[in-house]
Amino acid sequence: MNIALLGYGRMGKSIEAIALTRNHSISLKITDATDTYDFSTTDVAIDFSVPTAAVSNIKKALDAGVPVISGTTGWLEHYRDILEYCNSKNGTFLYASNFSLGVNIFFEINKRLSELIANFPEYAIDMEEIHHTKKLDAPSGTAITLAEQIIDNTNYKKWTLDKANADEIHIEAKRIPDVPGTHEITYNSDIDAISIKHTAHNRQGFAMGAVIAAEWIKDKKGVFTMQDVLQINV
Ligand SMILES: NC(=O)c1ccc[n+]([C@@H]2O[C@H](COP(=O)([O-])OP(=O)(O)OC[C@H]3O[C@@H](n4cnc5c(N)ncnc54)[C@H](O)[C@@H]3O)[C@@H](O)[C@H]2O)c1
Ligand SMILES: O=C(O)C1=N[C@H](C(=O)O)CCC1
Repeated sequence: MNIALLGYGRMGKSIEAIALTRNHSISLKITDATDTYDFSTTDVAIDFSVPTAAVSNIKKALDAGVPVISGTTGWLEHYRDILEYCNSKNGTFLYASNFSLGVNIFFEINKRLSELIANFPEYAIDMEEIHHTKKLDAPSGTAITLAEQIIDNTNYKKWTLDKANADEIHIEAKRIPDVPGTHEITYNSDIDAISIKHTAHNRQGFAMGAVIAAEWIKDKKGVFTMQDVLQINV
């Protein structure tokens, strides 16, 4: 499979390394909006760029009839527009805030735990995410997905980075050099606390998940998620 890398930073380079070990080739590397987007030999595009470039990168791949995967975070206010754009082009698109197998299992645990806790309002929920200091967005896309799962299952109405009201989930976003990604959710009552935590040791899980998703999506049409790829359901 020939893969276009839309974004060739930390993640683009990790994806390239894994793709080569799985006998794929890299057809295109884009590092700037002024680069030439020639998709003529590309089977699948993988976008890990910057929040301001993701929408344009995704649309360029869809315009060229190339299935596209995006792991870029911080652009999700345009997610619905992209779904409509993809469908209008009869194209193929998959976004995940986190491609790692471990986090996708963690998402399922979070969903189930928030369903259980929904009946017990004595538990207050808060979250901490830690990432490297080069990260442009806060909170992380993964933290937003986790918060949205909790909001779907409980009386919490929104998440906030600020001091939270009773119906808001506080997300503490910490930036510490070289941390690949840590997420912890705590359900706290006066009597006890339940915490679940995922720690990425490196970027390999994100990169491997993106390559697996690219292999899976190559000949499909429509809009997909990592749940479709991994088929994990608790
Ligand atoms: N979904 C996941 O599993 C996951 C995992 C890790 C990182 N991320 C996200 O992926 C994104 C990239 O992370 P990173 O650590 O590789 O960042 P990075 O800063 O190392 O790399 C970003 C790259 O995008 C390039 N770029 C800038 N403008 C561009 C444009 N117009 N078109 C294409 N590329 C452009 C930059 O040159 C740079 O090479 C971030 O949004 C991050 O949050 C997601
Ligand atoms: O390094 C990053 O940036 C990461 N971004 C994703 C997010 O925002 O959730 C996934 C974890 C690493």
